[in-house]
Amino acid sequence: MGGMNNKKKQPMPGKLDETLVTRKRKDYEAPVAVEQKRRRTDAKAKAKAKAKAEPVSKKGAVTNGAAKKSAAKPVKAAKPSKKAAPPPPESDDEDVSDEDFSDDEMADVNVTGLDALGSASEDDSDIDADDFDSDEEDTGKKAMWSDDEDEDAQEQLTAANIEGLSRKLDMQRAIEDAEAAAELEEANLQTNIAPEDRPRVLEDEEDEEGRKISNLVTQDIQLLRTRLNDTIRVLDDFKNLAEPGRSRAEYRAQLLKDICSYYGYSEFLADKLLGLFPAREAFAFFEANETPRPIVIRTNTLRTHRRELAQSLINRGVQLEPVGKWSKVGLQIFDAQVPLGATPEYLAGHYILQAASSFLPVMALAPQENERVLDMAAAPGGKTTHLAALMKNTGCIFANDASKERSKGLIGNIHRLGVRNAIVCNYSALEFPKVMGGFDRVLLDAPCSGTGVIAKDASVKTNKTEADFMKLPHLQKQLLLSAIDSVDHHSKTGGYIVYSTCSVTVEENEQVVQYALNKRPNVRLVETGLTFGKEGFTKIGGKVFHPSMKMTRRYYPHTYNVDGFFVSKFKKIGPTPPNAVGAVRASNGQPSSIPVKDDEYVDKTPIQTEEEEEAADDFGGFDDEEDQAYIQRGQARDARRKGRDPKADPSKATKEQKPKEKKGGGKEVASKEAKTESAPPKDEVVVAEVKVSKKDGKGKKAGKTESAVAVAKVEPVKEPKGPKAAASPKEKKAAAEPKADGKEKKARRKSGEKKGKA
Ligand SMILES: C[S@@+](CC[C@H](N)C(=O)[O-])C[C@H]1O[C@@H](n2cnc3c(N)ncnc32)[C@H](O)[C@@H]1O
Repeated sequence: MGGMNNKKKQPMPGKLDETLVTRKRKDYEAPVAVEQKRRRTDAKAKAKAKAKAEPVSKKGAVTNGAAKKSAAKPVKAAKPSKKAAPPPPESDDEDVSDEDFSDDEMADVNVTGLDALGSASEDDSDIDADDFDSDEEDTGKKAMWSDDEDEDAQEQLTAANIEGLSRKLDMQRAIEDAEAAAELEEANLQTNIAPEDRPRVLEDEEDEEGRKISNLVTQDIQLLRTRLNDTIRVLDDFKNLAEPGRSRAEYRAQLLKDICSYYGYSEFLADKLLGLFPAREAFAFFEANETPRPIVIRTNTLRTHRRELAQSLINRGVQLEPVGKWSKVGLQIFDAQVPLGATPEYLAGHYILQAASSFLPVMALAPQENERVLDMAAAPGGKTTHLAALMKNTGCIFANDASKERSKGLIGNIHRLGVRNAIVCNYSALEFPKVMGGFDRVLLDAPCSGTGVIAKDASVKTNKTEADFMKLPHLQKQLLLSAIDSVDHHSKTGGYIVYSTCSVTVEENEQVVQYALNKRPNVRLVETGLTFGKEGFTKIGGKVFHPSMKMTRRYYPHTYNVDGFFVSKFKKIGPTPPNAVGAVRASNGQPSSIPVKDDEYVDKTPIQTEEEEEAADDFGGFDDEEDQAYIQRGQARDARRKGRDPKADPSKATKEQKPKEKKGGGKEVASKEAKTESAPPKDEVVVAEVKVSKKDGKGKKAGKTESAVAVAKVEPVKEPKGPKAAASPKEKKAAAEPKADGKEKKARRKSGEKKGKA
């Protein structure tokens, strides 16, 4: 995963830096030269050429791709004005730990299929220092060290780095200047566009020899890129730049087509990703996916301190700096003379190569000492070992993974990093909490499609199908329910669940979270405590999510120069209702056979007025005459079932029949639900879901899904539910009495409730 350091220091990039367009990114395999493939505009190419012309002194042989790259490649220039992100709310214990990924693990991490389900989180194997964005002056760097790292040490470290950093910064500045000049020139050319000069991007342009540009991707990629830029310009200023009679949709379609050609995505995935952003930002996202993220290591505070580690690595010729104020344990590497996966410090477990974004779920979970924590999908262990470090090797971590093979890497990391409070297990996490429950905290770093780590695994561009985006979210939803059910809501110190993925799709993130909110009324979203990150979507592409979805966090390569990531945090506030959807599975250890609806979002029910609410409260929508017909039909059915003549006089029905004939029952419950659901969303995440479920159930034979939700919903208003409701004395009486107006009914119902309580 990418380097985090840029995260902080590098807020959202304004303009695309085409010098960073690189195609590739390798899995970490010790030092291997990084293949670089870039597309640039002429202007940027010039800038790059200029940068290359700058003397770059290198100390000795570059032993890894990163180093090689960094020496040869321009890097984003430092921007002194950029400020470091504030420190994380909780401190990553610096004195203690580090997690690491072995080379093998690094390779594994890129697996993003349903089987491998790897989140590339931890395997930032790219040792490409060249992407390092040093946004700070030397003074800024000093500020990156945490307060508890003493100043002398900071100075020494900074001095040791200073030569390399200065050289790098000089080079970056030169590149930036050249780029700025080129951009200015380009911008000048683009101003004052006469109507006849509006970009004509909707027809395939032809090259000098009359060949269509779209057929010339490999021959003239620059023309394609120009069209991409033009299309985005038009979409940015549609009114002034669009050709007359052309629709926005046409331009969008053109953009999609060109993105597929230029970056090599399947149309399906490009469309999905394009839908996440405005056109220009989408372009930045696709561009960023062509560039490796910076290399980051996490200090294992179980074995050393960051300052000591930094000094040791600097002595070995590694150029580094703290990843940012938000972490006390991260170091960004921007040049290395040694293979980072084979240094004595690495082998001694003083650090782990870990993408910066992989720190985030663990920081959000914030495990406390002596707690019981479950890491549901733990291999290869980047986050497990981080958890152990934060817990100072106290308490107990159950590190589970369904893959035996990947669990080997997990075990290796646990040993190398000196973790002594972890137990490794090899179950499908769907089997929790049957295997074990009652945890203080649960981390679900879920298997995902890996759309956040395309820079690391370009195969994601083409190997994900529509089926993947159905199967994966389904698995993620079930895993999340298991995670929730495995937590002890009575936990004195915890009661939290963190759900994260290294994917940016809505299907794998907000929709999964919303599903859990809907199916588990006993959880709510809480703040992650992370100091940066974009808010999760509450609305996108016609889907609407609960307002609390804002508390989830999204990370993108183009905004923070980290791998794409999603982090959400739940607090469990009560026990899971016994008949909640999925609870069946939880109790017998098997996946539920109950069909699970994916309608976890979109609450378009209009908010009711007070009158409407009152009417609903009074069951004002019921028609006694109509109900009578239903009652009679029910009586007839019942009589038939019991072998009686359905046409016989209903008044002769037996006593047992009467409760069944009553109208209240499920309908009443449904009505109550309707009221609750249509109420304006309060704090309760639960509300939206219940509504959806109920509607789907149409008040009829509520499947387990519906009844589960209904229970949760009805309980707070102390309403009886299901058949029991129909049999309540209050309801029997109400059914037997002549039609009363709403207020009377309400009064009766209230008094009935009181009696019931008494
Ligand atoms: C994103 S990776 C986890 C990375 C890990 N959290 C870390 O930080 O090193 C997802 C993991 O989920 C595992 N997995 C997939 N399906 C699973 C299941 N049903 N139960 C448990 N683990 C599963 C995969 O084997 C994979 O190791």
